[in-house]
Parts: sequence; C-alpha cells; structure tokens
Amino acid sequence: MLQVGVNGYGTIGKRVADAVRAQPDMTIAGVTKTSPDFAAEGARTAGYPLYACDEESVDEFHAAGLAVDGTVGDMVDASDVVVDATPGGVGAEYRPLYEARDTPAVFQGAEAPDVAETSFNARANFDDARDADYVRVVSCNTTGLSRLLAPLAETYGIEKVRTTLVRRGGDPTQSDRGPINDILPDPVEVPSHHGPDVQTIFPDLSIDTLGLTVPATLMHLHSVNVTLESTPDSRDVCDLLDAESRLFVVPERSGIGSCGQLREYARDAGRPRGDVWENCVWGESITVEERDFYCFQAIHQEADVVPENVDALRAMFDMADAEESVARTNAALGLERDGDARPDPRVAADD
Ligand SMILES: NC(=O)C1=CN([C@@H]2O[C@H](COP(=O)(O)OP(=O)(O)OC[C@H]3O[C@@H](n4cnc5c(N)ncnc54)[C@H](O)[C@@H]3O)[C@@H](O)[C@H]2O)C=CC1
Ligand SMILES: O=C(OP(=O)(O)O)[C@H](O)COP(=O)(O)O
Repeated sequence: MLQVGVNGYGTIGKRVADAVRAQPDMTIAGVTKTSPDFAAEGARTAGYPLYACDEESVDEFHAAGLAVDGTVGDMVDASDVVVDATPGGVGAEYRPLYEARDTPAVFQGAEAPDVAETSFNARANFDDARDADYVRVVSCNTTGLSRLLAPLAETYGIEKVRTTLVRRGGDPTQSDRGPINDILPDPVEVPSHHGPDVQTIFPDLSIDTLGLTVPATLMHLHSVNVTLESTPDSRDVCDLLDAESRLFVVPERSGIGSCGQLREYARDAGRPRGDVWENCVWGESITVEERDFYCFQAIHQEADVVPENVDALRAMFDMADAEESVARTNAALGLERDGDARPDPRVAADD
C-alpha cells in the first residue's frame, strides 16, 4: 500500500484524498490543515490522520477540540509520497522540505512547470512521470485540452489548435471572487497561459488560446477548433472521442444543454460532491469541415484533475502502466460507462 500524504486540504486536496482512499493499492497517511475549520472537522470525520501546517497552529486545533498528529514535517515522514495541493507558489516553497525528507511529491497546475521534473496528463504522457520524484499535474483547463487533443493527434495528426476558454469566475466556495456581473478578457494577453501550458505536455504542438472569465462557478467551457492533418468524417471523430474513458460525449437525447444540467446529472448519478471527472463534449457540436474539427466541451474545474493525481502516483512508483492505471482509477471512482449508466451518444434523440 502506497502511503500518500495530502498537503493542502482544500478544493483539490480533499477530493484527491478521497480518490486515493478509494484505490486498492494506496491509502492516506494524513492530511494537513491551516486551521481547525469545517474542512478539518470533515477530515477527522473521514478518519484521516490530521496534521497542522505549523507549530503555532497546533494549540488552535487543540482549543477547538481537534486532536492533531503533528505538523507537516511529521506527515511527510509518515508518507511515501506527498500530493501538494496548496495554493499556487506555496508548493514550490514546500519542495525543499520534501527533498530534505527524501519524499517525492505531486504538485498542481498553478505551480510553475519547473517545480517538477515533468508536467503530467495520464492520457498524453504517463510514461514521462515513470520513476520521477517530482511531477506536476497540469491545471484543470490544460488537463481538459490534453485529453481531447491526444486522440486527435494520434489518429489524425494536428496542424494547429485554436481554443477560447470561457473560465468560471471562482469555485462555489470562493464568495470573494468575481466578476459579479461582467465578462472579462482574462488574461487580456493573447495567447493566454493555457497554450504554453498545453505545450508542457505536447512540446511540438502549435496552439493559440484566449481566455475569458464569466460570473459562473459551475464549470469552464471551451470552444475548440483543431486543424487536422487529414479529413475524417464527423461521425468517426465522435466514435473516436466516445471510446475515450475520460471523455463523456454528451448525447443529444440526454437533453443536457448546459453546465448546470451536467452537474445535476452527476448528482443524480450519486457522484461524490456531484463531481464530473470527465471532459463533457457535446456530441452535436462535434463537426468536421474539410480539415477543421470543432466542438464545445465543459470542464468541471474541481474534479477533472483528481483521477490524474492518482495516475501520477502510480506512474512515479511504477505501479502500473498507463492503461492499467487509468482502468484501476476509473473503476475505483466509478468513472466507467457501465458503472454510471451514461447514455450512448450515438443514439440520436429521435431513434
Ligand atoms: N480549484 C480549481 O479549480 C483547481 C485548482 N487546481 C490547482 O490546485 C491547487 C490548489 O487549488 P485549490 O484546491 O483550488 O485551492 P484551495 O484554496 O481550495 O486549497 C488550498 C488549501 O491549501 C491550504 N494551505 C494554504 N497555505 C498552506 C500552507 N502553507 N501549508 C499547508 N496548507 C496550506 C489552504 O488552507 C487550503 O485548504 C492550485 O495549484 C490550483 O491551481 C487545479 C485544477 C483546478
Ligand atoms: O487551473 C485553473 O484554471 P486555469 O487553467 O484557467 O489557470 C483552475 O480552474 C484554477 O483557476 P483559478 O486560478 O482561477 O483559481
């Protein structure tokens, strides 16, 4: 059993902890919290060993009636590997502590790529993380683009990618973020940081990205155009994408026309926290004109990187190859076509 510590038990950290615990070959050695808030209580209720982020806050936890097992260093000592899900930049500050304790770590997308030996996406470059000590799982948007581009590149070849990312303003817990009633070019620079980030996974890819931010918390929505090196039929591309376990090609007959309905669909399916781990590609939007592929896809920002963190751990410790790891992760989470009874996208509304 791989012993995994989670440093930073926030939006991503708590989900990664639950996903790790669901796996047959890894378990949670502990999680860290900065304060004894509701999430710390939740970690205790979940049965995770709880660590304070520093000595100063230990008394605060005790005063709140929450026992802690030590501080971050103690958790690292109890772990074979750490998933660092602290806010952007904090992970880089922690790397010397992990190195001093000879403990590998997985970092998240807001860290600079040079925090790790390689950036990671299970579908696109699993083998690059094999036996690496420090790996960075790319951001939610980059993960979403990588999953979509990998099968297109392998099957048809890619000449150029152009994508506009309509970004959610904040996560549901982030009441202090906006905009409240506006639409921002964000970042205003072109290309946005997403294109170069995708190139950490596909170094030779030609990609331009633009970002907008809107007053929503549910999901990101991508408008994608890929100029291919061949001229496939739209139906064949739909089948290709539908065969990917982490792409949900949303069928017309499902009546799902919005991010809100996608989240409701996940809640109805009994997914934890209503999480949508897959990219959601609207089947009707999959269009090929000559060599140009188009689609819309929605990305649940709180969820899509979670299975990727699990796979990164298996790659680093050579516990499985890409196919086996993805299958194991999916099965443990319940991310299988048969498991969640997702409708078949090839069945049209009037069939
Ligand atoms: N929320 C999102 O949409 C996504 C976030 N990510 C990435 O995941 C990382 C974490 O993001 P979130 O989970 O959203 O942030 P968050 O703010 O929800 O969670 C971060 C956690 O780290 C804790 N923390 C802060 N300073 C700490 C310290 N010095 N030591 C230990 N813990 C500390 C915070 O108290 C909080 O619990 C970032 O790199 C982010 O870019 C990646 C994909 C999507
Ligand atoms: O990695 C993310 O988005 P990004 O790919 O647009 O940078 C996550 O949704 C976090 O975004 P945030 O930096 O707006 O919190």
